[in-house]
Amino acid sequence: MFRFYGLSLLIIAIDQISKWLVTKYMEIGERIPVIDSFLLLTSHRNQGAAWGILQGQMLFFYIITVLIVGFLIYYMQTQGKNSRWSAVAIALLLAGAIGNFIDRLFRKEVVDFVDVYIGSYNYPIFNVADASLTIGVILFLIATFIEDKRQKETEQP
Ligand SMILES: CCC[C@@H]1OC(=O)[C@@H](C)C[C@H](C)CCCCC(=O)CCC[C@@H](CC)/C=C/C=C(\COC)CC[C@@H](O)[C@@H](O)C[C@H](O)CNC1=O
Repeated sequence: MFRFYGLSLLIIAIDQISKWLVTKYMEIGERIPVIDSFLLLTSHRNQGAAWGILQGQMLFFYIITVLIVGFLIYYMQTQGKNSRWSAVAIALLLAGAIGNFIDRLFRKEVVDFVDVYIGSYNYPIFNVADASLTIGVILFLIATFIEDKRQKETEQP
């Protein structure tokens, strides 16, 4: 079970190294095309949450993140034991929440750089921590759904 915390640490390391590289080697607003008109590296900062909501509400973000991390660790200790997928989902969510928390603590803003165009729609620029959170949410929903299904099957005679 502790190896899942290792997964979180690995993702946090990747997140922080990628953000460090962006802040060190790119100017804010600088764009580097990776896959033309689909994927670019754009150095961006966000003092809010997804889609830039709640700009500058750092105290709110600290409180919310501590609550989320507390809940996830509790959930890892209880649910994480009996379902590998839940443990992986929690590890991803933990990594994402902590990754952005480190930015909010030391930079007072979050470093974003993954700039994706889906057709003409420009998805909000995000980072490794956001991707980990989003994948973690999806996995968490799937794992919870499968868990419920399995429990119902065992209960029925
Ligand atoms: C991913 C959650 C956002 C992340 O939440 C966090 O840190 C958590 C741990 C703490 C928040 C204060 C609390 C959650 C607020 C809920 C929320 O926001 C609803 C989100 C839904 C979500 C489905 C799960 C959509 C996805 C969006 C985006 C990511 O797409 C991959 C766009 C990211 C860009 O706007 C980028 O500028 C954001 C910047 O990096 C700061 N990131 C955050 O605030």
